[in-house]
Amino acid sequence: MRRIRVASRRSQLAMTQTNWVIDALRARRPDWTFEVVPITTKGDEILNVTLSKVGGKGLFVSEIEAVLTSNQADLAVHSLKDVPYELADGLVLAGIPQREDPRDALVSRDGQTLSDLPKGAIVGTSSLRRMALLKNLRPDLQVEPLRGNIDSRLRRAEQGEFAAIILAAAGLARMGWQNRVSEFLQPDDFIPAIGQGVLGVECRESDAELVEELKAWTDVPTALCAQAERTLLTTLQGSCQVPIAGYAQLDQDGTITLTGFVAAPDGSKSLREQASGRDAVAVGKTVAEALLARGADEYLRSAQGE
Ligand SMILES: NCc1[nH]cc(CCC(=O)O)c1CC(=O)O
Repeated sequence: MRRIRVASRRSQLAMTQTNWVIDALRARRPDWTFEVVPITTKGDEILNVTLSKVGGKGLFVSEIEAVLTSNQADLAVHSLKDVPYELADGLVLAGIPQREDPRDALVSRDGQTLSDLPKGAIVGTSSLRRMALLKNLRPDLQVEPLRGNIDSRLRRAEQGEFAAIILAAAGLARMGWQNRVSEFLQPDDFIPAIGQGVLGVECRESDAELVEELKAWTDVPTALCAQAERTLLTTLQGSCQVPIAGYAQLDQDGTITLTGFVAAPDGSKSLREQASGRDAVAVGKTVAEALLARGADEYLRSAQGE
């Protein structure tokens, strides 16, 4: 018998993901009880401000981490793509369940695909990665900033000011809103964010019982792909500030194939590299070093994130 306190942001997606994890853990451990501890983060209060100006994407995560570190909660569920490569001291991402759809999804006003959108159409996104990829595929489109939780982004899309918006398919799938998708963008062209569609369940390293349960629950193929993608991020350093994409897949015989993408902050120039191998960390490093050898470090400076 144990009571697990689960810290969660209050957004609909965060609560849905938290409750999904609780249900999965409860099925494994009927002897445990779970309690959600809702947290209002500064990041949620200032969603309309440019996040990079006040500390970037790590903002939501670091406030939740403080709740774990100070023992006000035992566990937290994050979208892995929002988790910076360095965790707070004493915490671990012990649980990684099976990946949800990693693709980006186009939600367009009139149901068009990306290639059907009229010349000069307005697309809403504040992700530098999505902007850079759009610039590659459809340089004529006009990009306008669009921030906020997925529910508020969808609401703004309905008001008609954008011809289309781009969201992670995973978030829509978890909310049961896939019917809003006009096109699932192919991950070979429109490379997903590092960790997109993956959940990371964090707890204190010292909580051996919980660490062990989360590790046993982890989906090994997902964890390997996440490790390759996050090694790319770590090796590129400081790089949540520029357009970066990374997507790993594991095939039947255990080979991991990782595609990495880095662009200039304005999306005007971009680089793409791919490598395969059986060692997730080695594959991540190989792709990062290939990008750096081609001059990626020139891009790894300016501001903003996913
Ligand atoms: N950047 C915010 C964010 N963080 C995680 C998701 C969706 C779920 C996921 O990728 O796991 C989203 C929304 C989006 O990008 O559309």
